[in-house]
Amino acid sequence: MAANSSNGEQQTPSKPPPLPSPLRFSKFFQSNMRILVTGGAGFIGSHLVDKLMENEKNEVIVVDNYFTGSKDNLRKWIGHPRFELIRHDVTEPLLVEVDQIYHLACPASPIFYKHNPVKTIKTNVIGTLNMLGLAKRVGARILLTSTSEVYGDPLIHPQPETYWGNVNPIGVRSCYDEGKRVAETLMFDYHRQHGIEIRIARIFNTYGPRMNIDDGRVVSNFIAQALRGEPLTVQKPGTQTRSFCFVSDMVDGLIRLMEGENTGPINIGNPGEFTMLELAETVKELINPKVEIKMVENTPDDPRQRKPDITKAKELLGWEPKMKLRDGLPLMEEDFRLRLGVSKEK
Ligand SMILES: NC(=O)c1ccc[n+]([C@@H]2O[C@H](COP(=O)([O-])OP(=O)(O)OC[C@H]3O[C@@H](n4cnc5c(N)ncnc54)[C@H](O)[C@@H]3O)[C@@H](O)[C@H]2O)c1
Ligand SMILES: O=C(O)[C@H]1O[C@H](OP(=O)(O)OP(=O)(O)OC[C@H]2O[C@@H](n3ccc(=O)[nH]c3=O)[C@H](O)[C@@H]2O)[C@H](O)[C@@H](O)[C@@H]1O
Repeated sequence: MAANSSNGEQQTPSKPPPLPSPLRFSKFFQSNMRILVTGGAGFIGSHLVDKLMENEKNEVIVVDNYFTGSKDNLRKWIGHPRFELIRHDVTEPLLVEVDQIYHLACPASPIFYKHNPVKTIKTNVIGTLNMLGLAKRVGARILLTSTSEVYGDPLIHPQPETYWGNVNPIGVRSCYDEGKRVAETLMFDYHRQHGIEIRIARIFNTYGPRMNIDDGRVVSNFIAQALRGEPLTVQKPGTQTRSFCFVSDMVDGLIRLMEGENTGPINIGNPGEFTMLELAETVKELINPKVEIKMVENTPDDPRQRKPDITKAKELLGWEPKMKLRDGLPLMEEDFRLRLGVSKEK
């Protein structure tokens, strides 16, 4: 069936989708769905795996090179008969037999994706190409976790999926932004040229338990700083905005997108918008009123504003986020306290 794109056009591929494995129709086949999650040892990936494993009909295979992820995030599933963990870099081809692919593998925090920009772009381009080749060979449906960074420093606010963005093609963030833009292009070209069933999620800033403590992203930085009694480092000017989505809402949106009939791209994020100074004030108030807020230098090309228009997600997926920032931050605080060994003062 031709899936609908988010802007309502029919994205009719020139070929019908490749056939799924004959085992799908076998009377005695045990699991209903074999699902590959690339980057499944990372923050969002491991929460997605938890949710997929709740369904006893799913078999889950994770591939990860552990650049920013960790086996620890998946420890409760290691050894489970429906779970398999493979150390693998998606820039190399992969041969597995699966029905669905959630393709998340890619460093997401700016300090990590800027660390080795050539590798980041290879991961986005060659990695996505490899996963599309796999999807084509086995007839799997594939979902790409793209990003709100495809909108760059947006000139339209909030950002609808129809906005083509304002991205610096040669800046220090381009390995990630442009990498994801090419990944989206590859997804649509495989869809049109080879009939692959694709889904594209444009994820907006997501936070929650299990983020790396030294990940470098703003929510994890502020919570770790508040718990360590260090100043909260607000990068200048502090008036730049972001919209933060709690990870359980994100996972729910990704699964709805995979299971639904729309190719996307679809924005998945929480439209509640905050300046970085407001975020710092909120973390201070909720976690440690004694800490200072310190203004520090910013990095180039930092987007000045970001807020998803989620009309499509509401209409097409029946999805909207449930967790408010003020309710999500304490859940993340609890996890960070445990990992940092900082107990709550009574
Ligand atoms: N968290 C967010 O706010 C956010 C926002 C927009 C998009 N995304 C996207 O969602 C996905 C997951 O993000 P996250 O926040 O969980 O990040 P993360 O860094 O915690 O997870 C990424 C995972 O991919 C793995 N990985 C990286 N390069 C790889 C490679 N070449 N081969 C195999 N594995 C590799 C890492 O080891 C890690 O486990 C990414 O694709 C990211 O671009 C995240
Ligand atoms: O949602 C998205 O699409 C993208 O969001 C983030 O990128 P970014 O918004 O730059 O994430 P942060 O590093 O958390 O920065 C957010 C804001 O906080 C500021 N910041 C960051 C860290 C800090 O200590 N202090 C601080 O004020 C930054 O200057 C920036 O304005 C993610 O890291 C990307 O993977 C993701 O694709």
